Amino acid sequence: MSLLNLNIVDDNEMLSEKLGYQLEEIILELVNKKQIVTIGLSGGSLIDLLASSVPRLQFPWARLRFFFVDERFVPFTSDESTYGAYQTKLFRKLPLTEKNIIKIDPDLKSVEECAKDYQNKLEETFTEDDKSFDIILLGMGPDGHTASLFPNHSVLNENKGLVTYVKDSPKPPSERVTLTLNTINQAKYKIAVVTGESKSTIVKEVIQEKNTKYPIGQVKDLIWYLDKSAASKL
Ligand SMILES: O=C(O)[C@H](O)[C@@H](O)[C@H](O)[C@H](O)COP(=O)(O)O
Repeated sequence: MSLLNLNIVDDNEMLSEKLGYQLEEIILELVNKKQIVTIGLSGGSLIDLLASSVPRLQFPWARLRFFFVDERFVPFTSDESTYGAYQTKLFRKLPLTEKNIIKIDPDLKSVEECAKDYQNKLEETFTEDDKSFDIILLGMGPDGHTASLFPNHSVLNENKGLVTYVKDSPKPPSERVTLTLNTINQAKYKIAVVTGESKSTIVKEVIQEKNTKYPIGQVKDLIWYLDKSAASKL
């Protein structure tokens, strides 16, 4: 498999295409070894990038489980819901059923309960001895956050379970569930997709200077997919 840890492409169109092929390659290799392949999704610009290429690809859909690296604790009908955005832009174009998508229950009483329930659902995807996720797709915010792991926030040290929660996110909405840093680090393939000039300084600090003060810098063995602007300071 051709796996480079730094991939720089000209524009979003190219990024979407390359990322799609990379996913196809990883997934096809994984399905030779295991029955179910788990794919963690992040929000932000990644949604449109995946929506432009994934529907054209030949995945063994029934054997895939899509889940959310983090999710905002809001109703699915809200414009803020990451699941809602994936449903509108991507899932409805794919031959998926309910069982292919693992999502939070936004109707639960509190974000704590929601995180617990989500963790139970995720644990059910581990049908074999292997207790790690296969692919985790990450974005990066302009402050270096990834998933809902924010810089200088205690959530970064919450490593007890698969999932934890945030009640005071510096980026609204304030209540979110998120995979823990440990869970992300244990995944087999961690892919960060980052675009735009505004991210270029942190990209340089993390990739070249190995700066770990940003949450994204604490993810090990990242495979980077950058557009030219995000890579402009490398
Ligand atoms: O829940 C959120 O607030 C978003 O999902 C957020 O974490 C996003 O993934 C990053 O900020 C990168 O977003 P962009 O790629 O759109 O910059």
